[in-house]
Amino acid sequence: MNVIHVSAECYPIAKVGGLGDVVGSLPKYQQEAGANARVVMPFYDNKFTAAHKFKSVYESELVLGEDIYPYKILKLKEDVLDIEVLFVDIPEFLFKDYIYSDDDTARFTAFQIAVMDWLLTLKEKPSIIHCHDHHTGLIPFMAQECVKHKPLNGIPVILTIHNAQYQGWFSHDKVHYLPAFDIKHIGLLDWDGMINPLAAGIKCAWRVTTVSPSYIEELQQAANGLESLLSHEKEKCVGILNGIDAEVWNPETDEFIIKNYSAKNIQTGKTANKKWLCKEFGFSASKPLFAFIGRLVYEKGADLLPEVIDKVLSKKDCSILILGSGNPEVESELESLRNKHKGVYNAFIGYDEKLSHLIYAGADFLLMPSRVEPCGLNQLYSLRYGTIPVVRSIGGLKDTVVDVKDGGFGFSHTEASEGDILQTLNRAIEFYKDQPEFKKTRKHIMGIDHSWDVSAQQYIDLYNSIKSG
Ligand SMILES: Nc1ncnc2c1ncn2[C@@H]1O[C@H](COP(=O)(O)OP(=O)(O)O[C@H]2O[C@H](CO)[C@@H](O)[C@H](O)[C@H]2O)[C@@H](O)[C@H]1O
Repeated sequence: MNVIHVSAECYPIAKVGGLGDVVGSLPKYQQEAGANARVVMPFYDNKFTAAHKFKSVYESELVLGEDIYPYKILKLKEDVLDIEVLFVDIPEFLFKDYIYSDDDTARFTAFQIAVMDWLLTLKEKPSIIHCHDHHTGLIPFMAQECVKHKPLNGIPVILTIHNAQYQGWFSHDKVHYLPAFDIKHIGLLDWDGMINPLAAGIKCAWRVTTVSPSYIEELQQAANGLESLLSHEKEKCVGILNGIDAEVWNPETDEFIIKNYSAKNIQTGKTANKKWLCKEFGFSASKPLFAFIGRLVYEKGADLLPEVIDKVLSKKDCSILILGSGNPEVESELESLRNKHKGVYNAFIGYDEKLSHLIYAGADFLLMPSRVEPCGLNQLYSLRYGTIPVVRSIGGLKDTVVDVKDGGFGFSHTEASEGDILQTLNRAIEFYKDQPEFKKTRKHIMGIDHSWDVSAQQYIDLYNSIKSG
C-alpha cells in the first residue's frame, strides 16, 4: 500500500502546532505497520531547509489562473529523516520564512495544483491520498472534478480534520485559480457564499476522519458553520485518536531536558528538571508548578488565563509558567502580569521547542482550559513525562483524561469559564499537598500508552476498508 500524506506542516521540518507532530510521526508508524507512507509538503525558507541539501526529482510549470509558475519536486540528498518527504518548491509562493499568513489562497492553491500535477506524472500512483486540514482540502475536489486530474479519480482520498475552526475561505473571484472543471459542480466548492476548501474536502473526500472520537460528535453541534454539513456527511466520518511519537517524546532519552528519567527514577528526574525551570523563571521549587503551552488563541481558552492567573496567585500557593504566542492582546496581558506576581508567575512569549520539552519534564501540572480541542497532544506528552493534566473536558481531552474524583489520574472541568478553571486549579493545589498520592499518580500516568501503534493501524484498516468496500 502506497500512502501519500499531503500537509502544510511536518515535524521536524516545519511545525506550528499539533498538525506538524501528527504528520511527522503517523507515517513513521504506518511504515512500521507495513504500509509505504510518504509525505509531500511545501518547501519553506526555514532552519531545516537551510541546514540540508536537496535534489530535484521533477520540474515543471503550474497554471494558477492566468499565470504560469515554475516548480520543482525536491528530495533530501541524505537520509536524515525516518520517513520519505517530498518538497514542493514554488519559489514565488512557498519559499517564505513563515508557514501561514493572512492571505494563503494563492500559496496553498498553487501547492495543491503542483501536488496533483506531479501525481499525474508518476508511473506508480499512490494507493491512498491522505490530506490534512483545509490547506489540502481542494485536493479531493480536484481529483473528482478537475478535467486535468480525472485520471486520479479512482484513488481513494482521505481528509483528516485536525481543526475545523480554520477553513481557508476565499471569495468566488478567485475560483479561476483552480484547474478547469464543469461549472455546474461549483456548489461542491461553496459554503455560505464563499469558496470553502475544508467544506469542499468534506464533500468530496472518500472518508473524513477527525483526531478523536468525541470531536466528531461535537462537530455536529459546533463546527464554525459546518455543523449541518458534518451531520449530513456523518456516515463517512470516523474519529481516530491521535498518538504520540514515543521516540521524540521520551523522558528517558529526550536530549532537550536536564535529567533523563523513567517511571523508576521519576522522583529524582522530575525534581532535577523542576529545579532548573524554577531557577530559570524565578520560582520556589517547593510550590506546585502549573504550566500552559500552546497557541494563545480563543479555542485554547488563552483569553481566560490572565484573569485566572491573577486570582489564583493572590494566595501565592502555586507557581504558573506560560509558553506561547498568538493573540497580541493576550500576549501583552500575560506579559504585564509578570511584575505583579514576581516569584510565582512568568511567561515566555514565543515559540521554543526545546523549552516545551523542559516544561513537560519539569512542571507538576499542565493546564489546558480549551474551548475546542480536536485531540490535543500536550496532555498526551504531559502524561508521558509524569505531569498531571488539568483540562477542560472536551474533544480529545475528554477521551484521554479521567478525573481523580472518578478514579482517574487528572483534573477536569466542564466549562471553559474562569470559575470552573479556578475551582479545578484549587483542587489540584490541594491534591499536591498529599505527596504520597501525588507521586503515585504521576508515576502511574507515565505508564499510559498513547503511542501511535494502535491508531496507525486504525488508519490502515480504514484505507483497506475503502479499497475492499
Ligand atoms: N509556543 C510554543 N512553543 C513550543 N511548542 C509549542 C508552542 N505552542 C504549541 N507548541 C507545541 O505544539 C503542539 C500543539 O499541539 P496540540 O495538538 O495540542 O494543538 P494544535 O491546536 O496546534 O493542533 C491541532 O491539531 C492537533 C493534531 O491533530 C490536535 O491534537 C489539536 O487538538 C488541534 O487543535 C505541541 O507539540 C506543543 O508542545
